[in-house]
Amino acid sequence: AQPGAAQPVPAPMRDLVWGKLNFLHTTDTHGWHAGHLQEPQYSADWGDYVSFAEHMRAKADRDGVDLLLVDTGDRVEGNGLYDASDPKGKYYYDIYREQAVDLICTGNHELYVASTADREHQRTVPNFRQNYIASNLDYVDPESGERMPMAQRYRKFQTKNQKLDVVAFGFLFDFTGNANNTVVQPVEETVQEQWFQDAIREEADVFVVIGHVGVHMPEFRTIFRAIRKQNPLAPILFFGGHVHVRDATAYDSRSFAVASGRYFETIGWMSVDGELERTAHSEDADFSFHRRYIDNNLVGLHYHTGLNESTFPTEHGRNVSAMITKARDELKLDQTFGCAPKTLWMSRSPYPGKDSIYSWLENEVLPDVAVNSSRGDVPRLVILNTGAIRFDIFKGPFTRDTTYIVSPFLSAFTYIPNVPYRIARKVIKLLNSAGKIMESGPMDNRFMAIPEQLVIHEDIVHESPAADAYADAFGQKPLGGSAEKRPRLTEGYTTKDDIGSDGDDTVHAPVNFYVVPNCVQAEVEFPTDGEPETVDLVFLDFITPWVLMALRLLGGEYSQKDVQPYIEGTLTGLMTGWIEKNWPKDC
Ligand SMILES: O=c1ccn([C@@H]2O[C@H](COP(=O)(O)O)[C@@H](O)[C@H]2O)c(=O)[nH]1
Repeated sequence: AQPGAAQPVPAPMRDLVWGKLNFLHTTDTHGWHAGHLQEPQYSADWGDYVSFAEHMRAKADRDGVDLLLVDTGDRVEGNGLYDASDPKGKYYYDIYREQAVDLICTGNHELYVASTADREHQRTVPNFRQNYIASNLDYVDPESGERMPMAQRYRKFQTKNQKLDVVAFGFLFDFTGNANNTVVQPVEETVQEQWFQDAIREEADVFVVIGHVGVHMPEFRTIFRAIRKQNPLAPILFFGGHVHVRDATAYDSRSFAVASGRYFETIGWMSVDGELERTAHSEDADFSFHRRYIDNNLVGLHYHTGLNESTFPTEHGRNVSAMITKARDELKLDQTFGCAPKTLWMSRSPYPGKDSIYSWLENEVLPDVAVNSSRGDVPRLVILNTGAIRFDIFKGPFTRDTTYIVSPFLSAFTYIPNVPYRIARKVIKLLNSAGKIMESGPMDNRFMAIPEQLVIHEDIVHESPAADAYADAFGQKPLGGSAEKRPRLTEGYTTKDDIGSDGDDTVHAPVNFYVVPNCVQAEVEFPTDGEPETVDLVFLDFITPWVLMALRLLGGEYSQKDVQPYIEGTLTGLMTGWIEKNWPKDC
């Protein structure tokens, strides 16, 4: 872990179940390779993961089974370690490559901005040349304009110890927000391509599909159906992501799918056991699948390896942790802009509410920063999509790192001047409508909200979410403390997926999740009496297509040419400026 990172505390644990073929999985790490310095439960860093994987591989070798590492994209955007350098990722690419990832693919965040996609192609693809898979993604060379596969379309290889034949694919969901130096082919089309049809006819003991795709998204179903049609008896394993949740499902009795959360909070574990060799595949062959969501902290990593503080870190792992420390120092990520007077939550506290980050933005920040000096006294509606905010603000120092953690995007405020208020006032309602109006495809209005809400549609409120709940340690091993003197449970994930509610490796007290609207809105410079005739409609540029669509549905004929820049600077910069001005400097 990084110097100064919060110390994890022991908790009741569930063991990993090993099979013949085993996997460790990361997804949507978004630059959090230093770990969560303020959250003990997720405070291990990428160097610790390197040590962990080395011990786990050694165990696999000793036991004659196989272990593969998977990463399903969105490695960038969302943490100072990636975002704070110029160019972005100056340190991140070299840190990330130190992990021996066997199967890796691209997420949408590697593609929003052309220069990010260029760097992915120039750095990460060659760093993982044999292992990077891009089944439905092309890259356009900036010099020649030539369109080429981002990486190999699929990978066929043999596992180290059992020589199992694996055919692996690497997909991205049907993403349309990519910069124009990449092309994402819809999954429905890809599975009809000749190369794919040939690949699923290769001799394989196991098919592995990694994808930046939620395990309940239709894209994985499409791929599953295509492979299964040709291979009725083979095990098919899926590793997904994008939705930022811990999740698992099975598409049939010979398939299994797992998604491993977000922000390097989770290291996913999947194992499959049974007669995996294709010669043994039959109607009667029984495969067993297991999944575990490992909280990324040293107490847990020591537990799963049976090691301790002195025996756990490998030389390689220590060196990677040191690379991260050096990068964080050089990037001055601990530089403090202000001291947050209290914790502001995205989903753990209701909106609107005194502890909601969105209420804080709506009531305090937006009215103060969304000001165009030449139109300062014009009444305006300022709309922010909730997905623009990526993480909670914890009470205490708000640092350079926090700015990117909370809002890594380059989104700026744009506006349409003088929109009749009778139309403008209804826009927020349409943007927040529960999918009735703009409900599918790239214009699904849930794409304006946080990714978790693609699968969580209602509040999850527990009767006693507080940390004073105690373990129901029946059948679980108390780690540090006897059954009589059970450890107090820390708050954390209490995942329920299609497999059950025993997926998390650590037994936690549950936390609440309150659904938030797709967008929030501040009314600024409104007359004290009556309504304005017209208003400036101000919004983050990311949601322009939805705002234009909403206006059109309301009878306002506006197009992209009516949208103008409102103020200079990004939401991130404006918010940080507000914090510098309004919160105490020292904590
Ligand atoms: O410029 C941007 C880009 C994205 N968003 C929000 O992020 C999610 C996608 O997040 P993932 O990590 O890929 O799941 C998108 O739906 C938007 O809500 C944004 O606000 N601004």
